[in-house]
Amino acid sequence: MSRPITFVTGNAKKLEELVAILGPNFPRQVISKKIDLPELQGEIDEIAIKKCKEAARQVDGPVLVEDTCLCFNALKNLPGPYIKWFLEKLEPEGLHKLLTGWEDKLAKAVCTLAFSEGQDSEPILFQGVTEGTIVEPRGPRDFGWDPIFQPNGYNLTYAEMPKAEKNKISHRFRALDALQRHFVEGSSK
Ligand SMILES: O=P(O)(O)OP(=O)(O)OP(=O)(O)OC[C@H]1O[C@@H](n2cnc3c(O)ncnc32)[C@H](O)[C@@H]1O
Ligand SMILES: [Mg+2]
Repeated sequence: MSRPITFVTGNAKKLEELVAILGPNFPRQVISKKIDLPELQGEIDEIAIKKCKEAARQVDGPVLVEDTCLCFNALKNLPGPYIKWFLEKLEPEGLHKLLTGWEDKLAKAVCTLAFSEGQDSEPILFQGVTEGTIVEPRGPRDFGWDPIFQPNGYNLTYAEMPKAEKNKISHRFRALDALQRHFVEGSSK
């Protein structure tokens, strides 16, 4: 039997969505551990790889981490990986106002998962992207920038959508879908 995978995150909402999306049929047992891992500056992949290596060192076993970016087209993909700090200071209103000077409100939500079997294994990345537009905040405030992100093809923000609906089209769903395919295909070999 493979050892369980520890999903390392400081964010309870991420964990909640991961559990709902993976469901009961994921071929490996997933447990979680709350550690706020340090995040270095850099490009998305590099941030996820470093975060994953640090998690594998601390857990000393198989780990999964994720890094979520919100990229504004008009701002050449910023705030990107720095979205957490922008959100903390500006709140959803301020994030929306950042784009006042631009007609282009297009944005991408990017979820990058990094998995490693342990300290001696190289992390593998899985990425999911959902495209949408940045709108004035609408809906409940229980998860990050959900109130200002309206995915393409919907009149609702992530925050206004039922959770089950968000979990069918979200950046996190797409990344977890790629992870799931890796494990299901891998386990049938
Ligand atoms: O411990 P980790 O897993 O790093 O959790 P975190 O909260 O620090 O998360 P990130 O470093 O990935 O920063 C992403 C920011 O975007 C927010 N966020 C992540 N996923 C989101 C989603 O699906 N909807 C809205 N906000 C989200 C999250 O609350 C952070 O403020
Ligand atoms: Mg973080």
